[in-house]
Amino acid sequence: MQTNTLIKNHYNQNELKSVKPTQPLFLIGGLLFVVVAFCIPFLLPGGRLGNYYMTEVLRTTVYCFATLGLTVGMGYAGQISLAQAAFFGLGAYSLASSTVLFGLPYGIGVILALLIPIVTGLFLGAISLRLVTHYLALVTIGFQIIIQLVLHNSKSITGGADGLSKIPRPFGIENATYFYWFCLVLLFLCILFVYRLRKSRLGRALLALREDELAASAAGIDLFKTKMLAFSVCSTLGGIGGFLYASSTGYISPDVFSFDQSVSFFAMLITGGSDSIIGTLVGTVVLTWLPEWLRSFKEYYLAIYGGLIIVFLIFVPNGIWGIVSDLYHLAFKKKINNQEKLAAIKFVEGKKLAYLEREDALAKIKEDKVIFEVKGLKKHFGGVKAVDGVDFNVKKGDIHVLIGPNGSGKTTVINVLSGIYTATDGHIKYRDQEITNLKPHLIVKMGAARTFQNIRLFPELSVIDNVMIGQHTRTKANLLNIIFNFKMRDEERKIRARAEEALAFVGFENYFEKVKNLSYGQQRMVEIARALATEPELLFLDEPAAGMNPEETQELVKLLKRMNELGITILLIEHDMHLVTQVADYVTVLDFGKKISEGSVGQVLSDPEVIKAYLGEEFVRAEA
Ligand SMILES: Nc1ncnc2c1ncn2[C@@H]1O[C@H](COP(=O)(O)OP(=O)(O)OP(=O)(O)O)[C@@H](O)[C@H]1O
Repeated sequence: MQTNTLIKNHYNQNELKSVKPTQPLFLIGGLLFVVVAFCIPFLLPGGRLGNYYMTEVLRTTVYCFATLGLTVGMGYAGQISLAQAAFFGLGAYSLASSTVLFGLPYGIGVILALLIPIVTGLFLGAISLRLVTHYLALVTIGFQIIIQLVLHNSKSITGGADGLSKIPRPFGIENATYFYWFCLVLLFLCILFVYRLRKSRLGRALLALREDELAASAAGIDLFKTKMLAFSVCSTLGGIGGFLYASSTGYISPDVFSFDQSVSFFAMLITGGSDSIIGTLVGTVVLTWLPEWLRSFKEYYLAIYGGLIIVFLIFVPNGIWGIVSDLYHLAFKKKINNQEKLAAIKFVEGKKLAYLEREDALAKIKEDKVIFEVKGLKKHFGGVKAVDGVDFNVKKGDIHVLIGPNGSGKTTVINVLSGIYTATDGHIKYRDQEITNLKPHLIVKMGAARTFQNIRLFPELSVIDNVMIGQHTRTKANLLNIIFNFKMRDEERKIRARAEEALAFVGFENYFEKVKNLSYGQQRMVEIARALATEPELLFLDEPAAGMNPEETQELVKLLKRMNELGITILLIEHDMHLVTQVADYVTVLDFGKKISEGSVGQVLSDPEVIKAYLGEEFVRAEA
């Protein structure tokens, strides 16, 4: 049975829940939003009431910038922030102080309103680099409070508690409707940027960061740069909203940019649907206007407002847009399921991986050349000497297998070699270059990819997105390419084609299913496909046969050989000795963190020390 048949059977056994492309929904929602947004000034009542509503519409619009920033920082990248009002305030004060207090031109104020939030955002990102979840939230709360204190107390540059008034508008636009349209155009540009970002390699890197940092770095993503990207985009959009807010009201004071406001932005994001642009905008509109709609409840309106948000967060965790999108999928489910089956499970036989086929493929590479050298490698965890002075060489084109009893240090060796752990001592050379303690993404970039013993994928993302992330190190599109849509399409096409090729190689084609809905065997294949998409020369595979039945293991043997035939050198950890005997060119045996034997399969299997420590007499008798 081919790997593909195996995958097909998995599919039949598990009725998979399809994930459908949401493009049409986005387009319809987007178009509706554009039309309604531009027409709003014509729909409002006239006179004083009209002015009041226009002020509220403007406030809603500028809030959208801040929450859009949160979509990127929190929704996409998973970096919890309760400091968005601080960036909003920094943007507002950069413009207001420079124009009102220092008499600088409006343009300079705008530049400062972009630069100051970016710099402080990067600073916040850098100091909270290693923090996640509530620890990160706490740091951002601290940052929010500090900024608010600074705004209050630095009277000479902020005007202190009295605030600043007579803040100008750009190009002298005094008319509220014209200024609103100006803000709206800027908002559309920002939405377009965030949309393009989401569809780019950088957007996928942000999502990978949110899903699993370790897996992201093992797929070639630079965690530092990606976190900095998340913080800088989040703070910049906050800053843009801030300066527009200052211009729209003409007066600001520190109280507007309080912790409460940060919580409101947070609630708007969650209420709308945190990783959806439209959801964010809907959440912002609803929560900005809700107090207005509840005003008839007089003194109870704040309590009702708070209660509604709590109920909403508990019962609708995916936000308003989550409900809309679920209903949409429900309505079109049957159709989509059929499409999915056709598109996803197309039987593929003998697929090649053209972009990995090298001139020095297997026939030419069994040439005794060491590409990976491990010398005196140690990794201690306190008193536990998990790896204690291990030496071995991996030859180009070999399938080199690490075996040994449970707890002998095999996974720790791979974790150190792939940069996940730093070595306590020793040296690792790859293609004659010292790579000891290099960051995981740099090792991937050099050509060594890995899979994990406990599969590490990005569960909320589709199969194709998971594998496309593997192409991160092989592609270049940066923020400028995204902003100006320059050379993006060709690169995205290439990424997509290579990911599909890698998927076809392991048995998938055009697969849009969310990874969390796949079977264990399928997930293993997707993880291998993601590693192949990094275009590796060397693959570390940690117990790929774990949890597989004998039939599946035989399929894996074929896959290992096919990958090896492409010219990929493989360092494999495996307990299944039948698999080992079928694929291994060379075997290294560990016990208690030390190498106890090495050589060909025959040599190792007959080594008395290996029999005593690992194989046991029974295995030897059975083999005989
Ligand atoms: N992060 C860690 N902190 C503390 N101890 C660790 C850590 N990782 C591994 N160890 C310890 O190091 C030793 C080697 O573990 P390791 O997982 O490398 O063994 P292994 O040979 O891969 O085992 P298995 O075959 O069961 O996967 C074990 O005693 C383990 O408890």
